[in-house]
Amino acid sequence: MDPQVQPEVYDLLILGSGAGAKLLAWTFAGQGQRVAVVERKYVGGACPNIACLPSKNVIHTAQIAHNVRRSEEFGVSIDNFRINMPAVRDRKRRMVQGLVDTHLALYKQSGAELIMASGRFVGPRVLEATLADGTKRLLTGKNIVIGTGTHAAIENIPGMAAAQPLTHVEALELDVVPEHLIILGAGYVGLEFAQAMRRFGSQVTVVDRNERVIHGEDEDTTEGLQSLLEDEGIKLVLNAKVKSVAGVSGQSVRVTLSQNGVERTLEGTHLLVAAGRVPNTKDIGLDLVGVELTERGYIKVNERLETSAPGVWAVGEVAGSPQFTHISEDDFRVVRDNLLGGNHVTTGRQVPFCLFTDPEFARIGMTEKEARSKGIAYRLFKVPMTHVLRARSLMETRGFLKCLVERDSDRILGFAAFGVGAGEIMACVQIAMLGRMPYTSLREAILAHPTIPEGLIALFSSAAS
Ligand SMILES: Cc1cc2nc3c(=O)[nH]c(=O)nc-3n(C[C@H](O)[C@H](O)[C@H](O)COP(=O)(O)OP(=O)(O)OC[C@H]3O[C@@H](n4cnc5c(N)ncnc54)[C@H](O)[C@@H]3O)c2cc1C
Ligand SMILES: NC(=O)c1ccc[n+]([C@@H]2O[C@H](COP(=O)([O-])OP(=O)(O)OC[C@H]3O[C@@H](n4cnc5c(N)ncnc54)[C@H](O)[C@@H]3O)[C@@H](O)[C@H]2O)c1
Repeated sequence: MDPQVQPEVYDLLILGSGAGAKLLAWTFAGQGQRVAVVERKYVGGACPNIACLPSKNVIHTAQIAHNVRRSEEFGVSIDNFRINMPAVRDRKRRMVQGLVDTHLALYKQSGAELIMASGRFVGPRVLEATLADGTKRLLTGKNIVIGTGTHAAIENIPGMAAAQPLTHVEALELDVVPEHLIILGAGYVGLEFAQAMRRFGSQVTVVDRNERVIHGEDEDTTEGLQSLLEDEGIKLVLNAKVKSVAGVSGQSVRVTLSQNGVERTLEGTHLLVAAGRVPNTKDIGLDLVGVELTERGYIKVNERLETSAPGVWAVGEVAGSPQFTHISEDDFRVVRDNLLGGNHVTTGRQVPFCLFTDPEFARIGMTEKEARSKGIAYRLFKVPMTHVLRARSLMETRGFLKCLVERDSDRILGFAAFGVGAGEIMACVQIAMLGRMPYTSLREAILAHPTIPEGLIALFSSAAS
């Protein structure tokens, strides 16, 4: 660092422009503070560019393809159709561009400065931003927020790096339907892509080291998801340890694994790695700022999202927060309130989520597994989706609704839905939980007929076990 060059001073300096970070920028700049955000590539972070929103765009198109394939079932005759992947990709790109434009307008409107540059700390509280043309700027902030996110983990398996596997970033840019896509990881990314790509016409094989897909969930959920995927012709290779990879993704790949002690080789044309995330904390000079990391390389924060360096905060996935956009957005509220002198903590907050398979799986609060492991006594309400008249009217009756209610009170402990509209119906229960309403108030509510949330009346009128 050249001692002659004085860093430009901001009230708030932010590294990374993800969900929580950009909300902080717009909020404080809107209040007249001098704010800068340093972002190396994606205006608005991962969600609008390479993660949630583009993946849901492509998943929706795949659902249309699925419905076209099922057209006879609806009494609609379509003789021939083909998938035009460049057009699928263009539609997604148009959506992304629209979102980027909205973000740029919000930067302009709020007065926050967006610096498109790669950032790294070069001294205590001093950030060096390297622009695309090589120009460097030194910046400092009275408060600093780090929101650099994560990237896809690519394990050091022999042949893996040489195979140049796709991650979600490249998979969202495909202009061909892979003939046979092998997916490593049966978590959120793996399952959403597996179904979408199958619906575009790929053969799909999903490999996971666990015995079940999204293995943290209750067995009825994982069983339901597994049969959904298998019914659509997706092959699941579970309890598998990948030994080596050969070939190049996009041409041909061979994945050698051992499953239940037996070695086997899968052959495909493309390989997608969806095996978890790695925090973006390497080589950005965090040691120079005094920001400590956890054993897994995430930024160590307290429940106020303060790092070990005074005046330096962290938000989103890099801070080890649950890996969802709405949680990164809640991290914004926590840091905003604390910067304004409050005491807002992350402890005990709700973490709802929705897996965007079709049908969806959504959950808020406790699973049965968790209640049992904590020795919490509960009553279980559970009905198949056939009890939901809206689902009957659509003839989309796969799945179930279930709710855990505290045994000695009417308090809702957790709710899970696997079925059409699962994400929307979960939000209804979540709001009841926020308002500390007993489950009986949902049972007795007048809910419009026939809507998916009306199914809550059927759920809570059923006999609990
Ligand atoms: C395929 C996929 C689908 C998903 N779908 C959903 C979903 O449906 N719903 C949901 O809630 N969540 C979903 N997620 C998770 C969600 O995308 C993330 O939780 C969310 O984007 C996290 O945001 P963040 O604030 O941690 O940072 P990010 O959005 O990751 O932003 C970090 C930013 O920092 C930048 N950056 C990093 N290092 C530097 C540096 N040195 N200099 C400058 N800039 C830097 C990066 O370029 C990036 O733009 C999905 C994730 C994936 C991968
Ligand atoms: N709808 C949503 O909200 C949504 C969608 C996509 C992603 N996300 C978020 O992004 C995060 C990351 O998603 P992800 O799918 O990459 O991770 P994940 O943690 O959900 O799943 C990774 C899976 O890969 C498996 N795996 C890891 N290494 C392996 C190996 N060597 N061999 C075989 N299996 C292996 C793991 O056992 C796990 O099942 C999720 O946890 C989620 O929070 C959310």
